[in-house]
Amino acid sequence: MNIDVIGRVRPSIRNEGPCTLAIGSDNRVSSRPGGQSFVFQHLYQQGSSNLDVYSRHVEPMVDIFLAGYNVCFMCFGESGSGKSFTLAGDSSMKNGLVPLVLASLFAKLDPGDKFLYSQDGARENSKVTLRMVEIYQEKVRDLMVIPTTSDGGLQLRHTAEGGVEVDGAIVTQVNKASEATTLFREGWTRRNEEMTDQGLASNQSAVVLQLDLTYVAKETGLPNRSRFTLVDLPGSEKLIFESTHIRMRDGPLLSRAIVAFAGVAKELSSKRNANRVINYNQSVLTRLLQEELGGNCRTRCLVCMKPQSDSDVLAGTLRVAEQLALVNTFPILNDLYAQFLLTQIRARLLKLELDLGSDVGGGQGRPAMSDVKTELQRVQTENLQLRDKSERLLYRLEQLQSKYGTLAHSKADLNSELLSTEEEKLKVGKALVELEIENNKLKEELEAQKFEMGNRILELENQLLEASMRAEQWHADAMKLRQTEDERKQLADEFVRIKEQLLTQTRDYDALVAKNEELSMELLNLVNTKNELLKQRDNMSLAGMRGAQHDPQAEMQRIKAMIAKTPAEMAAAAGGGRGSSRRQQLPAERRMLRTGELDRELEGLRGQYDKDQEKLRDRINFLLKELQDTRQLAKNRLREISEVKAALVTARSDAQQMQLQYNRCQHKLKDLQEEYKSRLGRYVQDIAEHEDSRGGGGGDGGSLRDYVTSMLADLRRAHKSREEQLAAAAQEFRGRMMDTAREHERLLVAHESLRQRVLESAPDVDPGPPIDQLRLTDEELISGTQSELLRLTEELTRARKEAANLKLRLGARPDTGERQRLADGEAHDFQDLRRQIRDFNNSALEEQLREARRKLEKQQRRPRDSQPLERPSELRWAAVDVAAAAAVKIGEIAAVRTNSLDDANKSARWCVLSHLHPVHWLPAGRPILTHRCCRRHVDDEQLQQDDKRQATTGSFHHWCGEAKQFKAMDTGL
Ligand SMILES: Nc1ncnc2c1ncn2[C@@H]1O[C@H](COP(=O)(O)OP(=O)(O)OP(=O)(O)O)[C@@H](O)[C@H]1O
Repeated sequence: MNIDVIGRVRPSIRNEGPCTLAIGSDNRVSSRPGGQSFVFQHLYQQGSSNLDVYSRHVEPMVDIFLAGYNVCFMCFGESGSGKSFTLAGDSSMKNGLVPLVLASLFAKLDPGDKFLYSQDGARENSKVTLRMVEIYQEKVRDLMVIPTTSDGGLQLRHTAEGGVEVDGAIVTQVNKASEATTLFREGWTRRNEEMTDQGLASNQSAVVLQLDLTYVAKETGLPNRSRFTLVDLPGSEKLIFESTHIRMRDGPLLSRAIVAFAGVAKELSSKRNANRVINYNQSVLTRLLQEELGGNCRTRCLVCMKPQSDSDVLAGTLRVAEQLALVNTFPILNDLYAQFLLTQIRARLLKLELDLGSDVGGGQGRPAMSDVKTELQRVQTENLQLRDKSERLLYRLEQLQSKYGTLAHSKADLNSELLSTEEEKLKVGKALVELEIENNKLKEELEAQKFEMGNRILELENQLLEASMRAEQWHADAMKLRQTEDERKQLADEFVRIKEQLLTQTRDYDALVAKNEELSMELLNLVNTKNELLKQRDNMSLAGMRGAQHDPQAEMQRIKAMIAKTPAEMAAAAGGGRGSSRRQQLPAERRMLRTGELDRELEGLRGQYDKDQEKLRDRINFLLKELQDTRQLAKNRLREISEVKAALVTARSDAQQMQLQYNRCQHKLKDLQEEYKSRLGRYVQDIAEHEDSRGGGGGDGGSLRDYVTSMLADLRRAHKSREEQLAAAAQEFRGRMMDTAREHERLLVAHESLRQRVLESAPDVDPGPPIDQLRLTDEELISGTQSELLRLTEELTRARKEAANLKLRLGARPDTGERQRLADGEAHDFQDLRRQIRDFNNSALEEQLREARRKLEKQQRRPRDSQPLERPSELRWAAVDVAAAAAVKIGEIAAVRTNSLDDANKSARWCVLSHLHPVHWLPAGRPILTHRCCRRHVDDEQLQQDDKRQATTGSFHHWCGEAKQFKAMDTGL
């Protein structure tokens, strides 16, 4: 019966991203297109739970176990793929398979859940025992006891009854599922969780849980015994390395269990007959699990996989899974007969071993054999340790040899390092000058900003002045208006007085007219009477009656008196005694005429009065309206003035802050420059001294090399910190500039609205310059980029000059090529730097090839059969780091300076391409260097602008992909 191999892909955790495994519809998982693949019997996808696995593939095993067969469930896969989660669940106590097995086992043994071992009908006297051990570095530790420091580990014992057992491991009888689960959890927490040089110890340890069930089968009345083994295997990631490589790196013990497991699986898969002979003694784990792997056991293996796995690691895991699926096991019912049979066979085997031992021991019998066996074991362990020691020594020897070789070439190395130091110096000098120029530019910008702000402040002060003048003008207007108001009031009073006078006159006039009419009537009567009297007199004179002459005379006298009296009364009625004596004597006709004239005059006066009244009213309305508008305008002006004042205060404080910031930058830069200069001088002096002492007294090349390396590291650190500081300062300054620009824009808007209002309310007042004149012109904006280019060119020239000066100061003369290079200018800068680093890499590559050749020759001379080792020298690491640092620096400078995504992409690409050579000749894992460079780059981008992140990360992946393709094409190099 073959081992069942099922797969499980765990869900993504902690921003791992989606599952990238190539999974076919037939449950085939491939490590890469055309690479190692395997078709699982069943594949649990990401959404599956422990309960799903349990119900489908583990619960049936509990039934088989209860039926009297040995069963085994093992979890296999790389570290972090979910083996522990599957078996034990997680901290949130989501149940793992072990607690589920225990619960189900006891539930099936005791379906009524009444008391222990009530029988389920098929069994009697059931008894469950539990044993749990951990195997780490070939030591077996009992997880049922608290570990002690003096724990020497348990030994395996081969007995005829039980086969291979852990000698001395505590076997605990468990009566309830909860009790068993608690024991399991306690044991699980006792696993070795130490952090070692090779990662967590638990990654390389195996946990074996053995549940033994004994009972009497009711049907036969015979005792039965079965075992359920649950195994958490060590991480499979080590399987991508050669075993010699693992031995070299981890020592002989750490990864032995998983390597032996894979070895036994391979052996078993190729020898499928029952009479096979398998070497289980490769490790403690395979010895302990020999029944489970190739004997009397029904075994199922769950292969756990991460959703995103390294293709090589996955290929290693799938290869073992494929081999396991071909392994045959031979489970039989462990009834009494089978147990007898097995015991007999084991006993025979043991006897054979003993016989063999006694032959070897010269016929000294059993006690001698056990001694020999113990001795053999001891010698084997000693041998193992000695082998380990000798391998380590050999490795150390090789290291030393390579170091000696390196020392022999130390001069060349030192030269190249000095060259790189020179380059570094150049770059640092260049960066320094760049920073200085940037700082100058910032200073200029700040000055310009200050100047602009000063202008703006002046302008605003002018505006304020104008506004206050206008306010004064409005104040004078208001005064005038107040005067006009007073005049209007006086006029209104006058008008009232005239009106009253007019009314009085009108009344007098009316009375006069009435009196006049009355007098006219009386006059008319008198005239009529006179006419009659005259007629009578005429008649009487005609008649000649003398006595009658007296009466008409009297009558005449009376009339005359009346007429004389009438003008006096009229004068009195006119009141004022104004009438002259001449007027008193006016005849009635004339007075009537005068009355008509008066009427007309009065009419005219009335018309005039109405017109005046109308005009006055209009004027008053107009003045009132004007007053209201002026008041409103004054209010608005006051508010705007206070706004402008506030803006001015803010702008001033901004300018002050910028000045402060600028001063701080200046100081920082000065300090850093000083520090750098003094450090550089000190280093160069030290190197010269060391060189002198070496030339004179035969100094130690290695220590000089270390010294130079540490110096370089020091320089790099100092430079990096300086860059970071300045980048932060520049960032802050840029932010401040942006704020000021925003403020400027806001003031412009305020200015424009003020201007519009002034234009609307007082067209004759100067509203200040239009907004367009205050904005930055297009030329100014374009000249930003051009001046940046110009500035970069200047920076480069200055950096070169500075470097040449430095060289001169240090005793080296700039060669003609250098001078030529100085003259070449900006266009050759990047090309030049690239060439230098490429040369540097090439020379390092040549060095590597030379070293490899040397090693090969050495190993050909050596009788050992071990493979030649491919270990890059420390110097090369340093060289790569220098090249990487240079590439990153240039990329960062380009990105920070131009703040352009294109440039960032270009430099990311350059980082990758310029590191292709180092990537080639570095062992697996080292390409992280390139990743790190790009990653840093991407991080910088993130700092600058968040929404660029995605694009830059895309570019990062793109170029890394390109680098990989390049690498694949070039593997024959
Ligand atoms: N099916 C799952 N559902 C949710 N989380 C899971 C699942 N499988 C594993 N994990 C989580 O993945 C992480 C790694 O799992 P786990 O520790 O079980 O891996 P491992 O293979 O046992 O690793 P190691 O060998 O280092 O112990 C843990 O945080 C675990 O909670």
